[in-house]
Amino acid sequence: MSKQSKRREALLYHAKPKPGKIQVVPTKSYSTQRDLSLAYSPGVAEPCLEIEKDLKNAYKYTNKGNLVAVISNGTAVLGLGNIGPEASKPVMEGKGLLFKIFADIDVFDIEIGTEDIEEFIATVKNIAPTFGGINLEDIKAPEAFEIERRLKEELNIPVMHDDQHGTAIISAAALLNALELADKKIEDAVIVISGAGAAAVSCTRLYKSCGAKAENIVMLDSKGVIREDRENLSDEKAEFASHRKIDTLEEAMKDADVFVGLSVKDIVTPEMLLSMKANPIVFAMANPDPEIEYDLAVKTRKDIIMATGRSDHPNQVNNVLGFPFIFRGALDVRATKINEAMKMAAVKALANLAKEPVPEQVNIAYGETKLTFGREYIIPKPFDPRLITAVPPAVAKAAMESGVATHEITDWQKYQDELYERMGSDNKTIRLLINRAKLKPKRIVYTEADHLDVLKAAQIVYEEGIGIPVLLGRKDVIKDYMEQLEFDADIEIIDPKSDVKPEKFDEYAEKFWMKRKRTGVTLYDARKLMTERNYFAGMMVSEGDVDAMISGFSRSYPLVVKPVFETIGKFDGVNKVATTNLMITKRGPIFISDTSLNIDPTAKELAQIARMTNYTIKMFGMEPVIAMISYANFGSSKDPHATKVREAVDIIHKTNPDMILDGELQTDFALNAELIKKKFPFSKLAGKKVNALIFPNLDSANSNYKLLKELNGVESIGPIMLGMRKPVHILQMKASVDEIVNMSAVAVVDAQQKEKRGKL
Ligand SMILES: NC(=O)C1=CN([C@@H]2O[C@H](COP(=O)(O)OP(=O)(O)OC[C@H]3O[C@@H](n4cnc5c(N)ncnc54)[C@H](OP(=O)(O)O)[C@@H]3O)[C@@H](O)[C@H]2O)C=CC1
Ligand SMILES: CC(=O)C(=O)O
Ligand SMILES: [Mg+2]
Repeated sequence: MSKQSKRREALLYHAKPKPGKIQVVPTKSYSTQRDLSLAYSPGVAEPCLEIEKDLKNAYKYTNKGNLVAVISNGTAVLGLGNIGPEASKPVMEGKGLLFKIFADIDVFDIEIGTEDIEEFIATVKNIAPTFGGINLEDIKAPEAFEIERRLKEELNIPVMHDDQHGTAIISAAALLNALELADKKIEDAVIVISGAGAAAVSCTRLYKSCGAKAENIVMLDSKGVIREDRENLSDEKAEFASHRKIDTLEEAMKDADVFVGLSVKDIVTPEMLLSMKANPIVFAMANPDPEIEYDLAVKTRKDIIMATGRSDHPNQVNNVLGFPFIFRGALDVRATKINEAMKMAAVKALANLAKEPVPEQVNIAYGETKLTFGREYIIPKPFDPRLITAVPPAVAKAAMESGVATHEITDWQKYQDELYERMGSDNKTIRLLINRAKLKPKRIVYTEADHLDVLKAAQIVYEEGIGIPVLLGRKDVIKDYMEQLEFDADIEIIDPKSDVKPEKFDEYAEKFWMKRKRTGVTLYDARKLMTERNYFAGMMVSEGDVDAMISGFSRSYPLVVKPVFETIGKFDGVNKVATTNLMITKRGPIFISDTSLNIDPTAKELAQIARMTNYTIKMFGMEPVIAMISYANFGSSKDPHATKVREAVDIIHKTNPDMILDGELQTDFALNAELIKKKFPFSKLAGKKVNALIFPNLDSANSNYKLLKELNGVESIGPIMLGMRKPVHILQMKASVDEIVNMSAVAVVDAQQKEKRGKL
């Protein structure tokens, strides 16, 4: 994309559909007169009086505990300089967006129209009662130092100048990891710092706390090297003045191990890079344009470990990785400060996380095949979902241990769960499922293991201990991919098509023939079918040589369903199998049935679908609460469509009186526990939170689950097969790696349940 079109795209993004990037959203109901009398006068007086009695109650009755002010006066906006408060607002709104999406913290961005230190401090102090924390942003040095120092001293909520400490924490974590990869010690490293402003001074202080030696550091500002013999140095610059008799960046870079840029764009040349020691570490962090372009730097030195502040290259060393998570931890223990111990805890948490295996969703988010700790991955990526449970607890613990917390966390597991919860309930349901699978992993045959994404999923399943994969497909392709993915494990690989027949080939063919010989199948046909992967895998499951089967990645549903019906078959007493989809909605998990198979089920078949869904919900460790959906409510229509659903409900009420199921109901009633209670107090669902919707036919079930997926971006697990004799699960074509992993966990849990199951 050209510079011009990038510019246009950025402007359009900010202008449309609404100007700006954040808005205020009410968190309480406001639709009735009663709601309003609670939200505002007279009800609102009650919390006011409670807070007057004890100021701590502000955390109980208002959003103070989760509200951060992002405050700037626009004097050092990114690397754009002093562009004024109004012009800084897009950056401050951007910080607000990042606080929200990464740590669920609400933000008011506040741009203050003064460059006077005292006026600025007075303004922040006067508005501080509103907030749980203050994030100072893009205020130029040296004013930034005095402003932060005073506000920290005079306020009892955490105050952090992000450009100083956020940047210091992230870059220190990245530096420690880069030094480890370059096999260098921080004590010996010769470090050049370009810039002597807010970010540079604070970063350098933290590097010293991590072990860097003052005599090995050279700092430069706009006038050149800050030498001891230079006159009129500010206190901060004097702190880093060098004894070396050099003046220019060019001289400083010679034989340096590390370059850290927190200054302006394009001041580093290829020649300077070439003059550095072997395995140079270069963090060109000026925004939006670095001190040297990423591509030019990596072209110049093959042995470089290169990072920028930008998201469009590997190794983004940017304070976005810090401020959301540092404030999350500080707010959750109501810390009065963000101190050195908390900062160091964040450095270690970030540095360590980069060395852990990377979740697939991070690879997908960044279009990578396999991120692993190394020169192009020295620091976690901002979209890594583990950050929320890695950094805030470390920061909160450090706050408690160093005595600045005013609220104690005692149950750390519960705190971790709450952090997950903040990021949406989707993680929770899937996590529960995966944890269940891990309790007793089962053998899963992947029929299309010669597809990269299937193999990637099998690798995750294996490495996470969710299941034990058996891989079906072309052996050479699978082995090639395994090497690419560094999937180094002793895994069974079977190719039913190969000339050398797999061990059980003849036995499976014989057994299949015995099953199907009265349906026109000959032994010759059976042998031919066994070369087809879905027949072979089906027989593996049927004969108990594996516990479950995952297929359908590259073939249409009917092409997979036929072989599995013929080999595995249905569970005793089941006339027709069906499918359900688990939708991970904001309201919580909801099962929708039958999404894929029965076009127009009879009342009896509908009852069976409900029973099978009931069984599956229990398999997920949830209590089923099922609504039978129609366009009518409890007999309001005598039309045969509504009558069919009513008949299905009658059947269940007779055969399975313990099931919490009722209908027929319209979807909006079904999803509103209070409404059912009010209008239909006799119903089994009155006051209950429905977690399954059985639709009257395939049209409605299928359209509804797809509508949820497409319009609301709701994640879906499924279609999950209901009523098969043994666990077999068919993916949607081209399912994502995460979807395959989730379906594998379903298959394992299904196998665990089928082991001990009596009847549906
Ligand atoms: N990647 C990240 O996460 C972050 C990146 N940054 C980037 O760091 C830069 C500085 O930000 P910040 O510290 O807040 O701003 P400040 O205004 O506080 O500091 C800017 C510093 O850069 C120095 N400088 C200007 N021109 C040159 C030059 N040609 N050579 C060497 N130094 C020079 C200035 O020197 P003098 O003192 O003489 O004026 C000053 O010390 C910005 O580009 C910003 O985007 C900042 C925070 C986070
Ligand atoms: C990232 C950031 O805060 C800056 O460049 O100023
Ligand atoms: Mg900034």
